[in-house]
This record gives sequence, C-alpha cells and structure tokens, in this order.
Amino acid sequence: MALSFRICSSPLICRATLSNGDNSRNHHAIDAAFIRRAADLAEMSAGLTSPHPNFGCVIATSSGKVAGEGYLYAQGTKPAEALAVEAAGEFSRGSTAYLNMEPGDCHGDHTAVSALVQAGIERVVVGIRHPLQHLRGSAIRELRSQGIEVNVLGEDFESKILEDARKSCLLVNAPLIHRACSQVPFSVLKYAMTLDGKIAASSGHAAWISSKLSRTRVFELRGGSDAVIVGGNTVRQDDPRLTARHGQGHTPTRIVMTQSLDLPEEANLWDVSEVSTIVVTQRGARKSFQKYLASKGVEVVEFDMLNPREVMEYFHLRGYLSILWECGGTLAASAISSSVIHKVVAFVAPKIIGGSKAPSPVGDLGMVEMTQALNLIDVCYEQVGPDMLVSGYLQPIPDLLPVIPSEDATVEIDPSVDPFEPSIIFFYKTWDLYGSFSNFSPHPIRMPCGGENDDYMTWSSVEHYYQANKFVGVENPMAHDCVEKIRTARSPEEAALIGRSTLRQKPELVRNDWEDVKIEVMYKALKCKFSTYPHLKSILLSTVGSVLVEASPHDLFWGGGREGEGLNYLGRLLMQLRSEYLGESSVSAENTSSA
Ligand SMILES: NC(=O)C1=CN([C@@H]2O[C@H](COP(=O)(O)OP(=O)(O)OC[C@H]3O[C@@H](n4cnc5c(N)ncnc54)[C@H](OP(=O)(O)O)[C@@H]3O)[C@@H](O)[C@H]2O)C=CC1
Ligand SMILES: Nc1c(N[C@@H]2O[C@H](COP(=O)(O)O)[C@@H](O)[C@H]2O)[nH]c(=O)[nH]c1=O
Repeated sequence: MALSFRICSSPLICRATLSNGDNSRNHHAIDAAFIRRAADLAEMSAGLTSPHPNFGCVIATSSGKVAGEGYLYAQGTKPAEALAVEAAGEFSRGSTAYLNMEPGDCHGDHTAVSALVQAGIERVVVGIRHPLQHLRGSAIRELRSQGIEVNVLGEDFESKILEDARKSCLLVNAPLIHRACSQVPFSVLKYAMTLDGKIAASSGHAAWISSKLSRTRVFELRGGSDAVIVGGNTVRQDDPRLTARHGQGHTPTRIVMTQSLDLPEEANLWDVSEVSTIVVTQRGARKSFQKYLASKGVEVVEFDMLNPREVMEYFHLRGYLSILWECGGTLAASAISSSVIHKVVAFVAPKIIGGSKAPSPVGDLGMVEMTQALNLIDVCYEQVGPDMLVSGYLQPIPDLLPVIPSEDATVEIDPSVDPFEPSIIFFYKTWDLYGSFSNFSPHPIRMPCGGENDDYMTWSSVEHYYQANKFVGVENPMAHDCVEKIRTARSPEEAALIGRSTLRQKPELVRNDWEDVKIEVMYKALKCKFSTYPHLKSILLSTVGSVLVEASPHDLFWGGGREGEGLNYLGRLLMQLRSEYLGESSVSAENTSSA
C-alpha cells in the first residue's frame, strides 16, 4: 500500500493575508486549520496496520502554504514529521510544523524531533501533549531546548476555534487517551438494527439488517480495531467470520466471550489460518472442549470472574488499544453496565421486522425511568446507502491536563515515586514505558545479512533482522526473495508476519540450524541496537537490579506468558547484555583509576 503525502490544496488552507487588526484571530484560524489537517492525516493509517498512536504532520511556510505532509504508517516506520520535512525539502527551513500530538521518542537521529530540528523548522504547533506519562512533555522540552518556538493548543493560547481543533486531535487518538487514563482498551459497541429497534428476527435470524454499503463500513471499523468481540450465543446463531474484508489491511483478532463454552464443534471462528481467535471463558468450563479448541489453534483463556471489565483489563495488559463489540443485546448490556463501552456506532436500516420476542441492541440495564437514559455525547449522523449511521460517545474523552501529569510533575507531587524502579520491569508495546526494549522498536541496525553475503545492510528494526535470519544461507531463490521481502518490509509487524507465515507454510525455506542459532542471532541484533543508540543503553543500565520480562502473553519462548509460564528469552538476553555493559564499565572505571 503506497504512503500518500502530497502537497495539498485543501480549501480549508489558504494563504495568510493578515491585517493588523485581526492578526491574532486569523493566526488562530490558520493554526486551527493546519492542526485539523494534521489530525486528518493522523487518521490515514487506520485499518492499514495494527492500531497504534496516530501521528500526522503538516509543514506550512511563512506565507501559509502547505510544503509537506506525512503520517505514521505503522509503529516502527518513519515518523510523520520526518516524512513531512522530506516532502517539504528546502521549504522546511523557517517554516512551521503542525503536529496533532507531541511525538513520543525524542532521542537519536531518526526521530520526529531530530527531523524537525535538522530541517530548520522555526515553530512547532502541537495539538495535544503525548498522553502516556513517560513520554509526556519530553519532546516539547527537547524542541524548545533546541531553540524552536513550541505552542501547545489549550496551553499557550485559547479560542473556540483552537479548542475545536484540539478536540479533533483528542478524537484521533481517543483509544490511546482512554487507555492511558482508564487501564482498559477503547471499546466501540456496533450494531445494526431495524427501524423498529430489532437486531434479529424473533427466530434469531439477522442476515442482513443493514445494507451492503453499511457492512463494508463495518469491515473498515474491524480493520481499525485490535479485536472484535462477540458472545457465545452470536456464535451459535450466526456462525460469524468477523474478518475485515475491505482489502489488504489489518485483520483484528476475534474474541468469543462465553460462560458455558457450549459452542459448536464446527464454526468459522475455529478456522485460524488467516486470523487468530481467542475464547475467554469461566475457569474450569468444559475442559475437553477447551482441549479441542486448542487442537484447532484457538487460544482459550480462563477467568475466575468472567465479566466484561476483567476481560478488558486483561486485553489492556496484552497491549490492545481498541476493541469492536459486535455482540447481541445481552452481552452489550453487561458491557455497558461495566462501563467498558466508550462509543456506540448504530446502523439503522429502514426496515420493520416486528416480533415482541425479537432481540434488541441492548438488554436490561436496570433503568426504569427515561430520565435515567444514557445520553450520547458528540453525536454524528450520516447516511450510508439506505441506512442511517448514528454514532456518539458514552463517556467523554478524558481531559488530559489534570488526569495525566508528566513524569516530572509526578515526582514533584510524590518525590518517592521512581517510575524506573520496580523490581520486575515488564515491556511489550513500543510506545509504552520501556517500549524501546521491544524488538519492534523503531531503531534501525546495521548488520551483515549472514550466510555467504557479508555486506553490512540496514535493518529497520531488530525484528526485521531476526525474521530474515530464518531464511539466510538457504540455497533456494525463494529463500533469498523472502530475506529481501522481510528486509524491505514497511514495518516490524509486516516483517514478523512474512517471517512467521513463511516458516509455517514453507518450512523447507528455513535454515536447518535455525533452532540452534536463533538465540545467538537475537543477541547479536540486540547488542548492535543497544550499542548503536547510547540513550537506549542508558535506559537499559537504569534497570539494574530489576528483572526484565517481555509481557507477551502468547509468545512462550521470547515472552513471559500470561502467568509467568513463558521462558522470557528476550528479557533474559537483555539482562545478559546489561551485565556485559556493566562489566565493561567497571573494567573501564578500574583502568581509569589505575591510570
Ligand atoms: N444485528 C446485529 O448487529 C447483531 C445481531 N446479533 C443477533 O443477536 C442475537 C444474539 O444476542 P445475544 O444472545 O444477546 O448475544 P451474544 O451471544 O453476543 O451475548 C450473550 C452471550 O455472551 C456470553 N457471555 C459471557 N459473559 C457474559 C456476561 N458477563 N454477560 C452476558 N453475556 C455473557 C454468554 O455466552 P454463553 O451462553 O456461551 O455462555 C451469553 O449467552 C442473535 O440472534 C444474533 O443474530 C448479534 C450481534 C450483532
Ligand atoms: N446482522 C448484521 C450484523 N451482524 C454482526 O455481524 C456478524 C457477522 O459477520 P460476518 O460473518 O463477518 O459477515 C454477526 O455475527 C453480528 O455480530 N452486522 C451488520 O453490520 N449488519 C447486519 O445486518
């Protein structure tokens, strides 16, 4: 899929022609228009890859013309700001950069901050600060320390028009903000209902209520989510596939929530050749069926208390940002009552089915008077083919300012808090605290390819290098192609997908000694990464005394597993590397003192 960044001629964006009197109002209008454009750009990666923090950037010249634009395609790919200054070329010098959100990583040569500084940007306007506490404020501080003027909406100046622009920045990263504030993923309840409020006929038949066009929109919604969830009854009634069939984009994990585990032996969701399925159930439910599902490649996770909140907290820990609920009314009511649903998306079809027993979108919430009804916020109406799409929020997007203080502010409030000192340090998603320990972190390394080819090459991440090494040195042109495909994959995620699926589908392309050498391959790559980036080495050394655990619940070799049952080889290798660095620094300290 091609990345699009182009010089835009949006009608919103005009040249700045300011008279003295209306200077500040016009400045605000121009800043607001460019920030809204940055937020629109940020949304462009939705559905292309797994959900991640969304970044967009517009470079505007002093005469108010767009010189370059960019957006983050996937986690671990070139920052939006770097793409935008590349597109703007020489026009970047002296220009203003508009960012929907403060960048995360600000250390090193390939970050958003370094791209803006090196391009000679004079002013940066930021829609919102980064919502994650460990990243909040760092990039802004760094840009200011480099002499760039930085204005943050809502902090440096306020007006209605800027407030609206700021809101578009909150909306485009609503999942991240909710995740940061509430420790559950952002959840959207989506349903299709007839004009008389039914989601199926009284027989349970529901195919179809909404039009084909509306259902294509649902595929897009799925593509922009980490997972789609339904209840056991929907599996029994509909035998759904829950795939995103809108093109080549991201496909979410399918989750089934069932207390009874009384599910059919044959179901579309048990075909995991394209997408995985996770069944969450009550501890001890139908052990033999659990085994059967496991034999089909379906992951089963047992809960002591199976309820929507526990399940969402669990998926938060697994790094999920956004979940689409496509369940029926019983589970929807339970999820709303547990306050885990943030947004509702309803397709209303101009059909009437009737039936006093036909199910409706939300079951019993225990309310008896209309005054108790939940009022949606920021409601939108859109016609999709013959249907009406009504969407809105059940909970306001938290106001970041008071809710999430920066790390510096936290230390001021409670000096005993040291976020870098728990005895076990978990890491997993690249944008979380210690995310730079992940193999998916966007830190390119230069390493020889291995095999007969000893030329040094650039690998966009440790994951690219590791996955490619599975096929290095194999005398088969398809293996060579595979190495090249992985090396040039647009994101670590894509590199992993190619590496893992080729290993499964064409095991003959995998080198014979792979199982014997894979740990060494990983160690070399990690060593290269941490030696190349001094700030990463410092973070690694700051963890001395703590056990490092990759919090991957499903990778039981490199990760720690859900309940500590994983071998955690990635954590172990990082600790081994840390000891090596410590040994080196104590030897060099000894040498200095004896010199
Ligand atoms: N038009 C539309 O948009 C949609 C329509 N439908 C229709 O809705 C009907 C099914 O509705 P419904 O039974 O409500 O839907 P679901 O199956 O989606 O949800 C209910 C099931 O969820 C499981 N569950 C697990 N934990 C809980 C919990 N804490 N609270 C509630 N349920 C829990 C149970 O499964 P178990 O019994 O296995 O333990 C329960 O039977 C079908 O006719 C289907 O066609 C469904 C989805 C969307
Ligand atoms: N009936 C109905 C929906 N039903 C939802 O879609 C699921 C089927 O998805 P799939 O098997 O992937 O096509 C089904 O189980 C239920 O969750 N959705 C809609 O947009 N419109 C509709 O009219």
